[in-house]
Amino acid sequence: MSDMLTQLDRVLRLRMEQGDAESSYVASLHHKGLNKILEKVGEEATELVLAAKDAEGKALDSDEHRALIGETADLWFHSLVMLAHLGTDHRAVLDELGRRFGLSGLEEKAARAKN
Ligand SMILES: N=c1c2ncn([C@@H]3O[C@H](COP(=O)(O)OP(=O)(O)OP(=O)(O)O)[C@@H](O)[C@H]3O)c2ncn1[C@@H]1O[C@H](COP(=O)(O)O)[C@@H](O)[C@H]1O
Repeated sequence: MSDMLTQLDRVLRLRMEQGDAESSYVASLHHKGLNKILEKVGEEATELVLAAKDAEGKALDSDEHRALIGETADLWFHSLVMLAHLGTDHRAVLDELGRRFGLSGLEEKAARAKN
């Protein structure tokens, strides 16, 4: 999975640094700025929530599940554009998930409550 993310990040960085807003969607987002990127992230998150509600109880090969995967990809993609715009990438997120791996969410929450 992270190989695909690494390849995609490389393209996203190239588009951000050298892309033409007329011919590249990613370059056009960076050109419009952070607010536009965040608008897209919010829009895609909402679309994902609606798709997940529609997919509940449906077969994995249903149109609703295909839409769910498509919306998840849209959200991940726009989140990667956002991270690139802010000077970071998926590796920082994977590092954070790695740090959390094996640590119960409930235990982590309890530890936070003590501090
Ligand atoms: N993975 C993606 C990807 N996923 C979704 N999208 C685009 O995201 C856009 C937004 O989706 P919407 O459903 O909101 O479409 P829309 O209503 O037309 O969007 P807006 O007018 O609201 O901006 C669509 O134009 C999709 O084509 C993507 N565009 C690009 N990539 C990757 O980024 C690379 C670089 O893309 P370019 O910069 O366009 O060359 C590509 O080779 C791909 O690997």
